[in-house]
Amino acid sequence: MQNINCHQDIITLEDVSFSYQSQTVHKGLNFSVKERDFIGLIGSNGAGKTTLLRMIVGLLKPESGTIRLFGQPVSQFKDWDRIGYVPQKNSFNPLFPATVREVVLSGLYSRNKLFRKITKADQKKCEDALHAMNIEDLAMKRIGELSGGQQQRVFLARALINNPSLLILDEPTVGIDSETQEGFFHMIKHMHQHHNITFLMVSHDMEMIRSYLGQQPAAESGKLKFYKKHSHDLQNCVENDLTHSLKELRQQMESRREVVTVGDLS
Ligand SMILES: Nc1ncnc2c1ncn2[C@@H]1O[C@H](COP(=O)(O)OP(=O)(O)OP(=O)(O)O)[C@@H](O)[C@H]1O
Repeated sequence: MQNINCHQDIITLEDVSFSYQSQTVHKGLNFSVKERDFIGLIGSNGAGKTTLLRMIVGLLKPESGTIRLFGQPVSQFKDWDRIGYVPQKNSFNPLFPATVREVVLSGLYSRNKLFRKITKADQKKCEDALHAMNIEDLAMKRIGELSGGQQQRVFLARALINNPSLLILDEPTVGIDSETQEGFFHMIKHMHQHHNITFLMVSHDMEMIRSYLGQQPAAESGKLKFYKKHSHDLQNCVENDLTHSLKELRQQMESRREVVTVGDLS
């Protein structure tokens, strides 16, 4: 049964243009992302994908046109807790002083609450996010000491800690080994199918994009292609708590791995 309430506009791009100095990157871009869409954004190197995501999260200002988040112009938008953003892989200076736990917890301090006190409930959310991404054992390590793939998981845990309504991921699996990559896609597909989460993901993984979002893009603009799948299936999740569900999923995946291991031995 179709739920008309799930067609709220989450991201609206209206005639958006952007240039760096003299280089025009976007010109007259129009697109909208609806609630429970999964959008895969594809484009060659330099096509402007990261620039577009940075405009959507308010880090860059369009030269002209309007971007709305949940119906509000980005410049007036305040509800940043509803958005999880994982930027393209960052490499950290090994001496960067924050621990993994601190980085994950920092996902709770939105732009207006930089110095908020950490409550017990915050600690619990942090533990859940660490557990969901299978990085509890790294919690006390300095972020700069981790491998690229481990750092990606930390940033995903940081993005998940608020149970966001919109997850924006910029090539989230770069530097992650193929087994973890597969687990990651399995996890985000589950999140899309069973929770009320909207996704915008930049990826070069055409196989994953096509297998989940279909062979043809829903829209194209310049060098960008927008692949799309819309989900109505929330029926399986009694629990609304995302981290609860991720924990369950992880357990399922772990037990499947055990079965494979046992099978290999026999
Ligand atoms: N800070 C900047 N100053 C000047 N030019 C920039 C800046 N950031 C990006 N560009 C240029 O803008 C264009 C778009 O860059 P962007 O990073 O958005 O592309 P992308 O599609 O994300 O590429 P990739 O797939 O390589 O990550 C590129 O030609 C890039 O060189």
